[in-house]
Parts: sequence; structure tokens; C-alpha cells
Amino acid sequence: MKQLLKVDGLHLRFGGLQVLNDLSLTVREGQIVGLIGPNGAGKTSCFNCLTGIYQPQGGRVYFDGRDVSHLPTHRRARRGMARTWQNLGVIDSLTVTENVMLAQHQRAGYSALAGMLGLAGTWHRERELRRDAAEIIEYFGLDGVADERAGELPYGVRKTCDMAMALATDPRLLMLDEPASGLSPEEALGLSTTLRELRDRLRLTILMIEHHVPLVAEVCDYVYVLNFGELLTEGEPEAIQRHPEVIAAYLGGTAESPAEPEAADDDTVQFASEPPEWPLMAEGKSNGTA
Ligand SMILES: Nc1ncnc2c1ncn2[C@@H]1O[C@H](COP(=O)(O)OP(=O)(O)OP(=O)(O)O)[C@@H](O)[C@H]1O
Repeated sequence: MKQLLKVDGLHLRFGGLQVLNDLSLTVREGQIVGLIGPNGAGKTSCFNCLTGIYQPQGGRVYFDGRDVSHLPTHRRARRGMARTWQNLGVIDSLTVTENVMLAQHQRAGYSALAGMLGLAGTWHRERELRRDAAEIIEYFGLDGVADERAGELPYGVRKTCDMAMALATDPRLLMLDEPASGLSPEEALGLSTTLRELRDRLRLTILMIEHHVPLVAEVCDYVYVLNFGELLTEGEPEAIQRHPEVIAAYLGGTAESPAEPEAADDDTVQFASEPPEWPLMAEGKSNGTA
């Protein structure tokens, strides 16, 4: 599988705070890759560097074999890098359809001024975009709320709208920032079906920040673990769940003696204490805390 995203030695500092320290990772085409780590580990900052929102002091980002480190956010998006937001990218005062169409506009193919003036050709393209938006909305099961203002919809529905908006940019790489946060445990696990479908039917590659371990274990091919801005370890989800340093990072303590894991009925561990969204799970068990 070819490398779609390659991150090479990112360094990011805010004043005296080293947020990312020599972070490197690779996402291959067709993979679903997880980026996990305790609160404040630098996951969202990493996404911000990948999308060009933050300009790191060192390191390079390559997308589809090209160095995109110097490109602004909208040009990276045009190349096929899309993201969702931890705190939702939807505009509350717009309807679901309007939000999706707004997201589509970077690939509209005409200037905002041409659109405003209704110049020849724009109305035809606009109709195409509206049709595409309707398909995306239907795909995500949002057709029943397409004309509702996003701000009036439940949180889970707005999250789905956020994902529909990312898809509307016609991406190759979808970067999801905590897609399961705020969802019920059932909704969160249902996401795994959606994510696999996005990969298998639409041939998307997915990099996702997520604390919901059953979802990560269920859907990710590979996982990177960040701690204090550095790569702690990487590997397949099963190995990550049993990794002593990962356990120690989430619980405090040391790799040799991580604090207080609860006994489980196999060789994985479950934690009753903080952080609630990272109890390492025996496969298929629900912790009810997501
Ligand atoms: N713009 C900024 N200015 C100053 N500090 C920042 C900025 N953005 C992030 N940080 C700091 O960088 C560190 C990493 O934050 P980041 O949000 O990337 O972590 P995270 O792993 O995504 O955490 P969480 O799981 O809680 O979302 C934190 O200490 C945060 O306060």
C-alpha cells in the first residue's frame, strides 16, 4: 500500500511549551489509523500542523508524495486533506444542506464573485453541487433534517453533519477529531460501520483522534500513541492495548508499575479510574462510559 500521508519530525513549540517533539508517522492508502494519547498529549495540535492551521518550527508533511508543508490550509484541502473538528465545524445558523454546500464550495470551480453575480455557468455548477449535497446528506441519513438549522439539532446529528461536510470536499484523507465524543456507546460503535464503509465504498483513508477504545480496537488497522508530544509507541490495536508504557501513560505511574489496573477476565486490563474514555478493553466489552 502506498503512503498517502507522511509526517517527518514535527516540532511545535508555544513559548516554553514543547507541544510536539520530533513526531513522525505514516498513513498508507486505504488504512484507518488511530492517533491516541492522554489529554494534552498534542493530538489536536498534530492535526493543526497537518492541515496548516499551525506552522510547526520543524519537520515536514508530505501528502501523496508531495511536500505540502508550505501550503495554506485551503490548498491542502483542495489536494484532498479534510478534517472534522473536536468542537464541531458546523455553523449553527445554517441548515444542514447549507452547511454541506458551504463545505463544497472549495471545489465549486468558480469565484465567489462569479457566484454572487450569477454569471453564466455558475447556476449549472450550483445545481450539480446541490445534487451532490443531497446525495451526501442521504448517505449519512440526514435527509430528514436537511432543511433544519444545525444549531437546533441534537449533538450526535450535528457531529454527523460535520462529517458530511468533510466528505463534501471530496477528500482522499479524512482526519476525524474525536468522532465518537458525545455519542452514546451504541452510536459510537455504530460509527465503526460508517467508517469502514467510507473506506471500502468511497476509498477513503482515515486518520482519527479517538479516546473511545472499543471503536479504535474495532476499526483501526494501526495506532500511534502520543504522550507529552512524543511518539510513545505504535502498532496494531491489540498490541497497543497491552503495552505497559501505554497503560502507564494513561494512568500515571511507570511502565514497570502502572497504577491500579482493575483485574479483567483475560490478559487485557480495564481501568475504573480516570481517564474514563480510556479503559483498556477486552474485545467486545462495553464500559458504558463513552
Ligand atoms: N494555540 C496554542 N497556544 C498555546 N498552547 C497550546 C495551543 N494549542 C495547544 N496548546 C497546548 O498544547 C498542548 C497539547 O494540546 P492538544 O490540544 O494538542 O492536546 P490533545 O492531545 O489534543 O488533548 P485533548 O485530548 O484534551 O484534546 C496543551 O498543553 C495545550 O494547552
